[in-house]
Amino acid sequence: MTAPVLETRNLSIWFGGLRAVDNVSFSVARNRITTIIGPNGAGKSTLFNLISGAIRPRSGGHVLIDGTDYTAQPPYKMQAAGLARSFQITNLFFNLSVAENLRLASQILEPWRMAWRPVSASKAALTRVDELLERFSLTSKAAYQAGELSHGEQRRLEVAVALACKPKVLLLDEPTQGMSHGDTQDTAELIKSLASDVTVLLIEHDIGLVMSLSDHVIVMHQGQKLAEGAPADVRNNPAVQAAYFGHA
Ligand SMILES: Nc1ncnc2c1ncn2[C@@H]1O[C@H](COP(=O)(O)OP(=O)(O)OP(=O)(O)O)[C@@H](O)[C@H]1O
Repeated sequence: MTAPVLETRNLSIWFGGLRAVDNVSFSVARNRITTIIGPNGAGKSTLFNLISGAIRPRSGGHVLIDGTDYTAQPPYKMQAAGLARSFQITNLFFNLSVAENLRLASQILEPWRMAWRPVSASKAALTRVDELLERFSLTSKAAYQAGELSHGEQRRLEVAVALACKPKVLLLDEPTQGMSHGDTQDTAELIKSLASDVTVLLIEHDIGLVMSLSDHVIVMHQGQKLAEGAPADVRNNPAVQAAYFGHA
């Protein structure tokens, strides 16, 4: 049997007396969209911080990628292992162009021995930039400064930046936050299309979107995993309804 592309085992972090993430174990299936939901403060972003290496699981547990233990490795090692992440807040170089933001992120695809060559010789990176501009419908905005884009376009660019290094697993923290209804629908379609070549682990608050987009849903509550399963099963789970939807 092949190992899941991403797995957490008893992952935990306590801040003083607060169990922000408490013994959380789950597996993420390859090329599927798995979504983490839960009320504010449930521990979702902290879980992402633990998985991506931004904080160490001082209170215990493990993170495995393709069956290999990467617990407590720094973010650059997690990226080398195939993990990429976009953030809840927009995280771009606003005074650089759209293409430059993508090129910087794609530069990692160049062999190290090419590092001394001029930028124009960065063939792998420049090819990747063109692919991403096209796929994310940003070709006409390539020369714009990232700061000039609409909020929806910035969030889309951020996902493209995270994908630049051709990761195995893409962690997206509320990619539709602050978006208009139209932009949210477009982003949902885009995320769906990504799952053909990358595994997506998502944090999302828009329940309609979660239900239509996800193959698998994990529910967090007070730092613990409350439930997981197919979207309809999770929605009909009385414990989830009581904790998250406010009724049983
Ligand atoms: N560095 C930290 N030090 C102390 N407490 C923290 C730290 N980071 C997070 N917390 C606390 O851990 C709990 C979980 O926070 P977290 O941001 O992971 O929740 P969340 O589910 O992502 O919430 P939201 O949906 O509002 O983003 C919260 O009570 C938060 O205040």
